[in-house]
Amino acid sequence: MLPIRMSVESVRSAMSDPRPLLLEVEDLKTYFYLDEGVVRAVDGVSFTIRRGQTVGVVGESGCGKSITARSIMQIVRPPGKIVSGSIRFHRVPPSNGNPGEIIEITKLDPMGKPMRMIRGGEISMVFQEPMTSLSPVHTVGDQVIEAIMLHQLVSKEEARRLAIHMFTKVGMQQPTRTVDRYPHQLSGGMRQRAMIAMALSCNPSLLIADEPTTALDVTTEAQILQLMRDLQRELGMAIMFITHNLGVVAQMTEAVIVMYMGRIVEQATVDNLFYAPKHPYTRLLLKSIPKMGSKAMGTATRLESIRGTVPHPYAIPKGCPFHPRCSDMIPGVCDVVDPPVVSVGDGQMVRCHLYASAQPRDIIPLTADQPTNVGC
Ligand SMILES: Nc1ncnc2c1ncn2[C@@H]1O[C@H](COP(=O)(O)OP(=O)(O)OP(=O)(O)O)[C@@H](O)[C@H]1O
Repeated sequence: MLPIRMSVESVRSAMSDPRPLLLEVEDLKTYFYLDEGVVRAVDGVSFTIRRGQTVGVVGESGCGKSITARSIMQIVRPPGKIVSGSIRFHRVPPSNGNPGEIIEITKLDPMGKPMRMIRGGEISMVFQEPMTSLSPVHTVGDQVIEAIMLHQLVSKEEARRLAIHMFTKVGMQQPTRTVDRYPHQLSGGMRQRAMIAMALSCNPSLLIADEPTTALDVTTEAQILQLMRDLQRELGMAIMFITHNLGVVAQMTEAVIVMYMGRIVEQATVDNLFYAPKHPYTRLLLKSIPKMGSKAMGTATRLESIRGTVPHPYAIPKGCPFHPRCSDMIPGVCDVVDPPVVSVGDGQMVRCHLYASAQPRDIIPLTADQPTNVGC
């Protein structure tokens, strides 16, 4: 396992948040190499997650949320691959007093044993559609039992007992019977509970939830969100919560990452995101959700949509990729120069020329055509 230095950002945020670091993603780039061209699905993404923290990742479809998550799990399929950057996982120290290790995930063989032990053990993932990760030919119980036996030294009987215990925890009706059902015999909400049971069966320190409630009706969604909050409180894991639903972000997260075209355009606490959003894209995202008591809740006012569409991934606009859709666009700057990432205080980071007089963030090495400070 590789010992790794702490980044400047990690040191800085360690001073303000006492919780130990769990995951440090730095300048991560994951590209897809297609005949038509290169899709920069994740293009220089940096962020951290602390033990027990819930971090939301938001942005329009195709902005790179899932590929960021898949990169952390090392499950990006060809023609996609991690091109550069690092993903450092700070293994939670064992209770025997030994120090925890720091593991550079990008250096591990995706199919090798160390990565397989992390994946599904210390870091697990819940997907939008459980059928994509649950096998249709095995009972849900057998699948949870298999996951438990892969990561823990227990007998099959003990694993079955643990599986039933997890099914009870996730609110499965008749858990001793449900373990012997096949996925197609369960409702969507029950399948999602089974997947959460499987993901949490090995007590992960990080749960990545990729749109876990998008396919569910609102009542079931509310139940699953409540369940995840309860389980997090009880088990203390961190959650990386991917969603396009800002209402879910407000309910579930402490910190938020806003992505646009493979990059993070803003990072903030959930309060700052809602009450002091900085990036024009974040502000437009917020305007596209209804507010309690506003006319938009009724029929009188239409919610604002973000003008234009996300550019084609093979034709990323020069300068700031958001400039063709931005009403604050500064001609000659935003359409020419890639904006730097700047700190606007209180841990809030924004990648926008409007804030270029603020402190450039020192974690991201900017390339020659990305000056650290551009006057507006
Ligand atoms: N297998 C693939 N082959 C080629 N391009 C891909 C592949 N998977 C993802 N991409 C591209 O990578 C980019 C990021 O995709 P990603 O799935 O991470 O977006 P997302 O933000 O999670 O979107 P959604 O909210 O729709 O799930 C998109 O441009 C997408 O088209």
